[in-house]
Amino acid sequence: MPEQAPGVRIDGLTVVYKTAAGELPAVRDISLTLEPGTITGIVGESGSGKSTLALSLLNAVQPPGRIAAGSVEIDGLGDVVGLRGEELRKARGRHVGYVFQAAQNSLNPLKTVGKQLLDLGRSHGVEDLRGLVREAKELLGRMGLDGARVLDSHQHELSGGMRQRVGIMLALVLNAHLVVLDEPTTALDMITQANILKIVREVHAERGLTTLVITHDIGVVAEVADRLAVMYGGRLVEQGPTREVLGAPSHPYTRGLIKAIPRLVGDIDEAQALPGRPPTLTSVPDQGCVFRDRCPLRMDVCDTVDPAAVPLGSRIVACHAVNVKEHA
Ligand SMILES: Nc1ncnc2c1ncn2[C@@H]1O[C@H](COP(=O)(O)OP(=O)(O)OP(=O)(O)O)[C@@H](O)[C@H]1O
Repeated sequence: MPEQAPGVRIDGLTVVYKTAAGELPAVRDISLTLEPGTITGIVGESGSGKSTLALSLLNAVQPPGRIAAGSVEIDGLGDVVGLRGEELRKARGRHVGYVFQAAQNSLNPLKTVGKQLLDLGRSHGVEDLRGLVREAKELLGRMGLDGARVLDSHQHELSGGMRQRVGIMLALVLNAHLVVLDEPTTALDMITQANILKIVREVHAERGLTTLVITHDIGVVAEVADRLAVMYGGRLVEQGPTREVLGAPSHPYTRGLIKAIPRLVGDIDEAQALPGRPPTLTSVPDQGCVFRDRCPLRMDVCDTVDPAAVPLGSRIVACHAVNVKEHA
């Protein structure tokens, strides 16, 4: 893997979970490119498939799930969907740094953070373990923690917010150039969240990373991401430069999401919740547009034909109504 920001090309990715009703897609025919050196945000409500997509980047989807179709090409690693065993283990951590959504619970309760750090280093063949500890302390210090003390602590001695920062440290400490952060700031108060996002941006720029941030909080992506991809019911419905998408959303779902957020609307009284609920794996329609039940622009064709993701200027949008308007 080159010592520089890698590009990532996800193409036609479908991930299914085995359920009582058979194998159902949590991620359906998604194509997304992460340009080297950029921060991409993936946003969507709970259950839209964000974590499943993120796990696919490491070929880390666990049974009862499996990648049913598509490829994930990472510069220097090739198509990770084909990687197995030792190759895959090496790629994780060393090349792809990852903060799992449940960072607060992913530490081993029986070992100190420092011991887990050393285990991580050894398992990836790091020779300079002192250097690794130094780097870990430095990262923790930047995030407002006493590094030496945290490394001496067990999980139960740390608050949720502290564990989350330990998760971020572990994702960055091996110097991977592709970093995936799944809900990196959910357990943090607003001020700590803003501070951590600033550090994510700084480290991203200093080290020349390609970063993917997964969140249900559109405020978080507004803060850090160069590009934004919006997921709904396992589909990517809109993607493009963050400022453009937030400033003038094209897809009716993106519009609804933005309208629901007082911080972005600017006035708490004007914020409007999106009516209805997002679909679950079993309720997501297997034909037609996944968003149609909640869509103010619904047309007949939406009931039968799943809209293709079509380039629209600097965006890619999957919506029949938007396409009709564009070509009218
Ligand atoms: N192990 C599993 N077995 C069965 N279904 C699963 C499994 N993991 C996830 N799913 C289903 O797949 C869909 C996508 O889940 P996923 O966790 O990827 O979404 P998400 O957008 O990350 O949501 P959240 O923010 O709540 O984690 C959901 O309907 C979820 O219930």
